[in-house]
Amino acid sequence: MSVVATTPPQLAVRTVPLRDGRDLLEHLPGDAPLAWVHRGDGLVAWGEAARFTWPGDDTGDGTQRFTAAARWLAGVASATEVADEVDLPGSGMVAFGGFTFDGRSAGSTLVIPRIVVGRRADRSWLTTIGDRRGAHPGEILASCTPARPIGPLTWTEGSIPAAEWEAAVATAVRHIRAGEIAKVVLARDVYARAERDIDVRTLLRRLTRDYPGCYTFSVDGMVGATPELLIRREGDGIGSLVLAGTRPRGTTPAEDERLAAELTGSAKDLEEHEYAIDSLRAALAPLAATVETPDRPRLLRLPNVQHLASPARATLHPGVSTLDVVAALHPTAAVGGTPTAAAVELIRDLEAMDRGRYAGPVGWIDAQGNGEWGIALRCAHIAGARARLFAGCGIVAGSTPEAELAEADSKFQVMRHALTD
Ligand SMILES: C=C(O[C@H]1C=CC=C(C(=O)O)[C@@H]1O)C(=O)O
Repeated sequence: MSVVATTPPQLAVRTVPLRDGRDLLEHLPGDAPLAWVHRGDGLVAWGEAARFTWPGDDTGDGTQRFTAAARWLAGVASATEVADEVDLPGSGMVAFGGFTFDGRSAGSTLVIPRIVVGRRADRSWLTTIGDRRGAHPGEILASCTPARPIGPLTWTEGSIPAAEWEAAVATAVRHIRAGEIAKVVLARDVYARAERDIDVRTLLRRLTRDYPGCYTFSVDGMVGATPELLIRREGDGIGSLVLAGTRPRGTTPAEDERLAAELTGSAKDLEEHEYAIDSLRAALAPLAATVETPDRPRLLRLPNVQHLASPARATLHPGVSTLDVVAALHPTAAVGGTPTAAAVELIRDLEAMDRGRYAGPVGWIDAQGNGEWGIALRCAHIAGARARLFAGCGIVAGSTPEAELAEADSKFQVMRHALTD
């Protein structure tokens, strides 16, 4: 087993302020666009100056892909010349990344793009990343071809037909009631095929329009709008948004209120949420001087679902790297379960599919370690004309297969709508 890139490339990075009020997504060309956008701010990027890929590993504790990526990135950063006139989180050298849910799976990736356009509050910038000798990419911010509609789609069942997935949920509930495990998150997939290559920019536009409060991402084929922030880091401070516990949105205001009251008062959902908070606190304890979480979760309303949500904050001990924190937090109980190792084993047994980068950390990191990493949820893997959509649900003792199947359907809606003209 080897890491694909060994010798760090020698890069030259230049960041300059940009006077440009356009929507970030308008800059993106159609080929392999990279994006992380939240309420109009964020980073969009394209081209590829360097790449790290991880082949998967079934030995060790499952954190090797993060440590290998961190080592590779540090090597690249130390061989890179930077001229940064902006000096904000996300300026200078940045890498976009997506890690697999399971350390055994191949496909964890970091990509250092050629061109990045960033925005934070009212400041925008342009970063170009070239090699030492060569000129910076010439055709910067050239006008792009317009984003194309997706066209007609054919939908097919994924790895697990609905009835089999319900049976897997019932099996998980039996394990939980037998006291073998407290919570496990079970996911399923569905496929869509278009008549020509899917234009990822069209998906990104629809996702940012419909889910402005979520983190819309596109990294090496994984595209989605996740509500769940694993870590936002600036200096030694980190923030996180823990989600677990879900109801659909009502079709009338009265039904919406009833579902919200049911969620905030549900012992089953509060228990599911508590497991996620406990796993975050336990993971951060060795890495942070302080960890603050609220006493009770608040309600987070998204267009398709409502969640129990807890914003958390922590101050890291000196020397703790961002990818160390990502490695420690993943998999949270929102995508794995409690206890973690037993939950991951049960997921391998019951799901009968490779999650790939679904439910894994996705985001960006700069050379100072600032960055934002979400959990790749409400997303699809796009490959040419094919999309593989994912959705999962936290299973606890009080779960029923029909309700969980309906909940998974409401989570699929995000990408179903984004794919539908
Ligand atoms: C696993 C997913 O959602 C997680 C995040 C929030 C709420 C969840 C829940 O209530 O089950 C899930 O744990 C997914 O969207 O695929």
